[in-house]
Amino acid sequence: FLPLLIPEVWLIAAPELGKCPPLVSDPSNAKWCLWPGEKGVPFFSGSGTKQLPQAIIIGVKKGGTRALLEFLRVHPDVRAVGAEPHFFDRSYDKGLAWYRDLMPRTLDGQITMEKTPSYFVTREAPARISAMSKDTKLIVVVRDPVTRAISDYTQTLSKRPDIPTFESLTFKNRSTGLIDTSWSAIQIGIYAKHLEHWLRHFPIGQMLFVSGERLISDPAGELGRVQDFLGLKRIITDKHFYFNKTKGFPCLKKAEGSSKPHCLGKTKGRTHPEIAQEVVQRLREFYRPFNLKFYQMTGHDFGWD
Ligand SMILES: Nc1ncnc2c1ncn2[C@@H]1O[C@H](COP(=O)(O)OS(=O)(=O)O)[C@@H](OP(=O)(O)O)[C@H]1O
Repeated sequence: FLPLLIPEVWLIAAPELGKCPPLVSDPSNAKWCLWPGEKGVPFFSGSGTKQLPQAIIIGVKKGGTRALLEFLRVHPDVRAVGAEPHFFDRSYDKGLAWYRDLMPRTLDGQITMEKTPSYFVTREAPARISAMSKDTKLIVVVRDPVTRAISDYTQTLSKRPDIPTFESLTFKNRSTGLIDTSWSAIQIGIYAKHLEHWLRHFPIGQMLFVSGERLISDPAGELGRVQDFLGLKRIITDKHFYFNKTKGFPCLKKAEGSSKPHCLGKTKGRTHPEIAQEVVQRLREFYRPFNLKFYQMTGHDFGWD
């Protein structure tokens, strides 16, 4: 008697509230709350099954990975985990069943996604992801490695204000201009080196490189490429974005499952410290050959040089 009664309550409550039936507790599932009377779709919002991701945003740290995931989630055929699972780098021993359980439920035709930017620089990640499925689509948001390094440093500085200056961490020897490539902020930006490891396990056509710069200057354009790559209908267009002058970044007119405008939080789009021009110049010289190699490998000039 009771299981029959509960949907009756929802039948009344859901359209009135204009949101999920109150007994459905998973807010990340909100867009799959289905209203009574809608045809061809199940009523119960917990329907669907958890799938391993078919597409992963694997990097790069500070590239714009959160913006890309938040924008993609607007698509009705994309379901994504909000937090970074860090499965292929930190929690691999927990097993694929544990990983799958983190995923949101999906209906037929929907794509499951996650983002963990550290995968791109994790040596074991390519083999591990390929072992899960060699068909996994991989997305890498790349950004000028010099600004990326400064952004990375800015993040660390915000957590530990007592760290040495950017300049002193950059150089092994300031007078010879020798760069400390063991510093992760520098290391991560040597994209060509990291990519080599991925290409041992995945064909280049299974990877999409998104420009972090264009994701800011033309989010709809980059989202168009991403939707094509994922085999999705181009639903996310320039109509979904507006430029927020206060934030200084594009924001969503309506966030997923909401009718309100949405910008990313305060930790995205931080003000960077001023770095001496000669330090920036030296770093540009350092990255140039790696960037050119990366352009060659991807067939795409990102315009950093
Ligand atoms: N729309 C929008 N709003 C705010 N910020 C945006 C946006 N698009 C890209 N970005 C850039 O994203 C940078 C942070 O990158 P990630 O999200 O990959 O960082 S993280 O690795 O997950 O910490 C972040 O870097 P910083 O500017 O250095 O904070 C932003 O420049």
